[in-house]
Amino acid sequence: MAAELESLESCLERHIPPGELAEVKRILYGGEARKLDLPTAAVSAAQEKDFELQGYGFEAAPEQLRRPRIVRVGLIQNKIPLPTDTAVAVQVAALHRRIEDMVGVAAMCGVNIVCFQEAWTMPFAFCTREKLPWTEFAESAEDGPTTKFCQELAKKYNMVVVSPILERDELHGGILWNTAVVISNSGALLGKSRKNHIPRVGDFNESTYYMEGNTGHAVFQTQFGTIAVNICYGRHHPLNWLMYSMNGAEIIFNPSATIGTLSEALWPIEARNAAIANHCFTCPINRVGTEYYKNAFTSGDGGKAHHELGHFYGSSYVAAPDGSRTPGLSRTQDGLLVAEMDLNLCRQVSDKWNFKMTGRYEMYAEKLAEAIQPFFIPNIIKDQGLYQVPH
Ligand SMILES: NC(=O)NCCC(=O)O
Repeated sequence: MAAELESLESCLERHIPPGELAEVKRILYGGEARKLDLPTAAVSAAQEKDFELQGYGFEAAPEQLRRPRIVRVGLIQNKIPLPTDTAVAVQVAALHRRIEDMVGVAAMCGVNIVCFQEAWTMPFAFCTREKLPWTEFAESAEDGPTTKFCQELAKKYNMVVVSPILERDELHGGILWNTAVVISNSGALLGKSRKNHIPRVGDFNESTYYMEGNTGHAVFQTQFGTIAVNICYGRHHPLNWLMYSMNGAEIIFNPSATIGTLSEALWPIEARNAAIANHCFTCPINRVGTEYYKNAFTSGDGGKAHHELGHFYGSSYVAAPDGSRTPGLSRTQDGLLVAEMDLNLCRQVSDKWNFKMTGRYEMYAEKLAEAIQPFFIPNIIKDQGLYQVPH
């Protein structure tokens, strides 16, 4: 098999003539995000622990009545460190250790809010359709070992932690959810946000494990800004982004697990478009690597049984409301992306483009209410003439 491309950016840097590179980047990424000067100790620690570290800053104009609201977010993407048939508790412990190292470096870089990838405490095993041992990775969002672990990190580093896990809800018959737990920088549990849209595509057999979330579009007002979590497949649903924004989200995280053959062409577009359309920052995060399962599984398409879902291509990035974005992290390596942003940019861009003001939401609310009725009649104006057979 051909080696995976390291990243689109490294390829551009190698092949675009230096005189044209800045213009190519401006067209592809918008105004170039400023490179952050990260502490040498953090750069060495990332090197020693074998993960990529990148930092970028987005600017906003100074205002007379509001002080800048500067926040640093950290996006972490990672491979599973152990084979998928290792004992469940051992895999979880290894992931905790890996993330602890990476969050330590995020703290050195002054990160205020950190978010991990979707279902970060486990292999993304929903492709297998087997229940055991995968359901054993599920934990209580309120007091499971992973939430306790994240609470310690949050307290130690004065950092808001967004921890997407497979949740077991003991209060409601032990059912499972795909949930992001949000922990305040004080270490207190702020709340949770469940995945609203469940994929039914390719080998993403997640509906076998959990249902569509019932927490709506909660946003969390933290000391560092108002945040929301739109988990993975919710990325394809513009109304999902819109509703987090309607509730006031300034930063929307999108912890994901997705593979190259399915979604890589969509990846740079969807979250970035959501940042533009909703006047907010968006932070898509994807896991990295290829995960191997001992038992082969089929895709229900007549093809051969296989042991892998596909290559998770990383490429986590941050998009700003003005349409600019950071370069992506690697397609193959663990990484931490630090992005500094002035949240004042959200209102500044809103005042410029006025998408909220011109959105005509009352018209769409009325029309959508009609369109979901069983006997809805689509508004089609038909040409009554005979169908012309094209020559
Ligand atoms: N985890 C998940 O929802 N993946 C679905 C594939 C995609 O949305 O790209």
